[in-house]
Parts: sequence; structure tokens; C-alpha cells
Amino acid sequence: MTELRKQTDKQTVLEVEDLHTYFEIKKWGFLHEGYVRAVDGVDLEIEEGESVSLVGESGCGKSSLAKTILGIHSPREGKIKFRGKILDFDDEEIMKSYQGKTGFVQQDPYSALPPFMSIQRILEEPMIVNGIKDRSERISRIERVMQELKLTPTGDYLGKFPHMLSGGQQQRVVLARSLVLNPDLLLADEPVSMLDASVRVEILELIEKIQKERDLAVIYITHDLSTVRYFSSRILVMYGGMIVEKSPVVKLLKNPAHPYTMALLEAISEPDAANAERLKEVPPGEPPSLMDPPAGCRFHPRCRYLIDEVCRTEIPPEFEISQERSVSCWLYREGRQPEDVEL
Ligand SMILES: Nc1ncnc2c1ncn2[C@@H]1O[C@H](COP(=O)(O)OP(=O)(O)OP(=O)(O)O)[C@@H](O)[C@H]1O
Repeated sequence: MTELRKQTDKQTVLEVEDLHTYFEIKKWGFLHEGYVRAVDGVDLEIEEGESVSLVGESGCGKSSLAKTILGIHSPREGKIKFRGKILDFDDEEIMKSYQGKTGFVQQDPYSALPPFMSIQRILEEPMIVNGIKDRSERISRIERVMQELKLTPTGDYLGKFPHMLSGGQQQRVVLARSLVLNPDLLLADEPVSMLDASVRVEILELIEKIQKERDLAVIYITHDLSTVRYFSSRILVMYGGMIVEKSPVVKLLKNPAHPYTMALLEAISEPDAANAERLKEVPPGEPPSLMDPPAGCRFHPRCRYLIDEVCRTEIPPEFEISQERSVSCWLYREGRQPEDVEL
């Protein structure tokens, strides 16, 4: 389904259509047991300079979606379009050039950085791999991103190795590495969850600054709803491999539409950083098994608003509930609007 978004003159960077990513599970390493349906029919779009947050409980498929978008996992079904062109996952040249246009920042900066390479070598590597042969060009790009990321004076860092830096500095190096090829899209997967509380805000502010200055499209993945309002304009809520609500952040925080979103918000009644991590505790009940997901709406076993005749058997489609908002929940069938539904 085409996404409901504010009309702008910006170009669409990424379109994901009906994406499915499954992982095969084998018993004793060879007997087919089934599939984990980590991503199961996701549509999303993001345009130049836009920041979108993807939120949901641990295990709902956020990282699998990010890694499929990045070409690390191959989708079982569906399309990914980058700047209007469908990606061919089997074409190595296309994928290499695409990966140069997409940056990735993961949770744990230390494991993301090769321990025996100096910071200079780490930052030069993507440019060498992508054929930037002119050394002075590489050095000037490194200088520029290090300035942007406040890794200064640069001479203090270039000869060091990752273990000599703090967690926050390591994450800034990871960010710098993801930017040296001037990407159009950055995926930040829980970029601050393993850092000390004191540097979390600083890193999020840096990502926001880079996003604005470079007009970069950013997908920010988190289980921590309390951080999204600081720099995202839109939010996508993921549950059981699917996206269940899409909304501008402010509207969603003020008036959640999906019962799952509502439960997430209840977990952070006072949205501030001190409440981070609490999302994992709610809503009550277990997240669905992605090997054997419930029929119908995947949230129905935990839902307070279950409608017996449909929720147990039919997957809800995306219902448009207002401009720029959609929700996959049977409460909004037949044109019902949030004001008709009491959550
Ligand atoms: N390479 C893999 N092989 C098999 N199963 C996998 C693989 N990667 C992820 N999964 C499974 O896919 C499901 C979704 O995992 P994923 O890491 O995408 O969720 P997540 O929302 O990012 O969670 P978290 O925040 O804990 O990382 C989980 O059941 C996970 O065990």
C-alpha cells in the first residue's frame, strides 16, 4: 500500500513493498523444521532528509527489517526500490554500489569496529573498497566527517585503536565510517542502547545534526519510545513482523490508535530517558512466536479490545484513519475514526 505522507517536493529515497524475510530453522542442523517469519509483509517509504523511527518490542523483527533493507539478508518476497530502481539482490555490482549509499550504525560499537585496525584505516577502508584511489581525497573526507562528529583534534584519534576510545567515541567512529561515502540513507539500529546514559543524548543529537545538515534520510530503530520525539517526524510501530501503525510522532504520542501502541505508551507514562528499557515489560503476555504466529491479528491474544468474529481469523489491512496516519486494526473497520474508538 502506498504510504500516507505529507506531500513534499523531496524525492523518495527508499520504498519497501510487501517485504518478507524468513529464516529457515533446521533440527539437528539439517532437518527442515519451519521458518521464523521475522518480516512478514512490510511496506514503508522514506524521502530525502526525513527521519523515521521504527519501534517495537525485542524480537518483533526490527533488525531483520533493517538488515534486509541493507542487503545483508535477502527477502523471500517483496521489493526494495532505491531512488526509484528495484534492487536486484543477485547483482553484486548493484548491491555494492547500493551499500555505498546506505550507512549502518549498530548497537554495539566495539564489536562493529575491527580491533586491530587504526581509526584512520577503519575510516579509509570503505573508500578503498569502493574504488576511491586518490589518497588525498580519502584523507580530506576523513577530516570532514571527523569534524562533523566532533572527533577533534583529528590527530588525537587517527593513530589510535578502537579499545583506546570510550564507548561514545567508538560510536562516533562507527558513524564517521558510515558517512565517508556520503550515503543517502542511514539506518541506526539502537545506536545508543549500549552507551552510558551520559552520552546517549549527545549521540542522538549528533545524528539529528548530521541528518539536517546532509539532508539525510534516517531510519532510527529503537525499543525506547521516549527517545523518538527528539528527532523523528514519523513513527512506524512494528509487532510480530508487521507494521501495525504509521503516524506523525506528535499525533501518535498524543493519541495512539493501535491497542499495541497504546500499551507501549502506557509503559512510559512520563516519557523521559529514565523510563528507558521499560518497554520490554509491557503489554502483559508473551510476544507472538514468529515460527507459528497466531492466525488473524498477531496482537489478538494480548488485546483488550478483541473483536471475536474477525480478530482471531483475519489479518487486518491498513486502514487510513486520518491524513498521514494508518493503522492495521479491526477497530477501525468501515471508516471508523479514532474519535469513534475508545481506547
Ligand atoms: N539470522 C537469523 N536466523 C534465525 N532467526 C533469526 C535470525 N535473525 C533474527 N532471527 C529471529 O527473527 C526474529 C526477529 O529478530 P530481530 O532481531 O529482527 O528482532 P528485533 O525486533 O530487532 O529484536 P531486538 O531488539 O532484540 O534485536 C527473532 O525471533 C529472532 O530470533
